[in-house]
Amino acid sequence: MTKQLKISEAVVRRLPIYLRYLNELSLSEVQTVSSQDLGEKLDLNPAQIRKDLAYFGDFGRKGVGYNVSYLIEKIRQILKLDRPLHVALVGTGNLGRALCNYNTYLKDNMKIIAVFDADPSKVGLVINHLTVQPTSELKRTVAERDISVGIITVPAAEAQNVADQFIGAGIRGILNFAPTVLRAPGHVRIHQTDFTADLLSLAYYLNSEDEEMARGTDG
Ligand SMILES: NC(=O)c1ccc[n+]([C@@H]2O[C@H](COP(=O)([O-])OP(=O)(O)OC[C@H]3O[C@@H](n4cnc5c(N)ncnc54)[C@H](O)[C@@H]3O)[C@@H](O)[C@H]2O)c1
Repeated sequence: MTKQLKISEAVVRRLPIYLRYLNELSLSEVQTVSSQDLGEKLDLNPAQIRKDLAYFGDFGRKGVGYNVSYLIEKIRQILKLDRPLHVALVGTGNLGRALCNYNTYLKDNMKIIAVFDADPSKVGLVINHLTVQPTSELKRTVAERDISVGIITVPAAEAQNVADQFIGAGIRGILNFAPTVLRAPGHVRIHQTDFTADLLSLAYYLNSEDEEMARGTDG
């Protein structure tokens, strides 16, 4: 029986970063990689990487490094990517269309497989092989196609309404792009991605650096 470990959120966020680079290595037929190489490429501390990976078992061999394909398989298991993860998206405006077009780059077992919009003029349009469905079909499609994750790309004022429809349909994870805080029952995990908030906090750091530079030249 495999042990179910509680993994910290910080580690869960780093594992996909390791995985993306390991997949690149695998495509270039690189067979082993050291924590040092991983650290340099990903700008992370090699000791941190060893600690993250050792947490799940003894993957690496001293002096040899990690076997790339074995590590990919392990991380995919840990992230539960070894089983299909079907995703639905609601809101096929500018952002929703861009995400659908990015779908081609996602792994086969983790793809947007259904898209919805409330605007009748968008229903029936095809975006990167996905036909836009009316939201009235959301509940049935989620059940029929075993969809477990929902992406929200509608205006903020409509986001809770869409989240409620997803939750009512049995979705367990939501990735929300609308700039609003969503309410959901405890069994539904919500991840918020906030482009403007990230930009604003970046601006703060730029300004702090400018001020430090100014102080440096003053003093
Ligand atoms: N997080 C980010 O990085 C980021 C970046 C840009 C935009 N956004 C946000 O993403 C959202 C979408 O932005 P956009 O520029 O694509 O908007 P948009 O107006 O181009 O598209 C919104 C789409 O949602 C549909 N829609 C509206 N209400 C709906 C409902 N109740 N059910 C189903 N579909 C509905 C509309 O018909 C439209 O197709 C906005 O909330 C915006 O603020 C987030």
